[in-house]
Amino acid sequence: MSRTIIAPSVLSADFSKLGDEVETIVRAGADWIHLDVMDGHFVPNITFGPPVIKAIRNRTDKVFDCHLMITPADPYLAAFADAGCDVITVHAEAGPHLDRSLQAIRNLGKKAGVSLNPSTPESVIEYVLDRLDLVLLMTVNPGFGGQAFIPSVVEKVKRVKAMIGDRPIDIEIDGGVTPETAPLVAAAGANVLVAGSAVFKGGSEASYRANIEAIRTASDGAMKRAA
Ligand SMILES: O=C(CO)[C@@H](O)[C@H](O)COP(=O)(O)O
Repeated sequence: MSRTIIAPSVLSADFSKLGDEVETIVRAGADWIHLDVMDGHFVPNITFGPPVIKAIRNRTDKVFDCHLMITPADPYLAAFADAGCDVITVHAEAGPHLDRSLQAIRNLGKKAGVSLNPSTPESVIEYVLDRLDLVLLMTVNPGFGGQAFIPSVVEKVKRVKAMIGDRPIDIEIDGGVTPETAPLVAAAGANVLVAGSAVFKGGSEASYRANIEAIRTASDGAMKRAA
């Protein structure tokens, strides 16, 4: 059984020392680094873009998992690839040509992801499954850290898992992930968990390590029981 991939969202990190926070979270056990890019248009919040990602790229070799909450996304895909993102995820709701966006990401040599808001049906990915490396299911409405997990998405995880079949596509969950909610989505089929506030609480390497371990233990246990 492969263990859960834990991807801390730096949205909850201390931005005044972002590079140091990335190094600390890696030492504490992070598998991937999740980068939430928000434009104040697709979502009601603004974060950072390619220059900031490029500035922290040399702090770790871990996968940079870039979640674009921007519209339009296509004009900026090359900039995020150049900045060092390994996985680039666009929202299905953010543009009219999902197939084109996914092709563009793969043509840049990057892994292609699609994200679905909690209210978006999984049927939107039916005809792009062969262009996908990752499906990111939002368990909060995107825009902010620290929101409550939306439980109805657990059934969507199961349906997406069934749609994917034996394709090598990761199922990632984002929003309200804690040691209490992680087992629900892991048992349903998710293998990548994004967590911001539940990982960065405590503000020290020791607390980050304990926080990551608590989520991993809970999700790995659930994955094993479901296998
Ligand atoms: O994309 C987003 C929010 O839009 C997330 O990545 C959040 O940053 C997750 O934060 P927590 O819910 O884990 O605090």
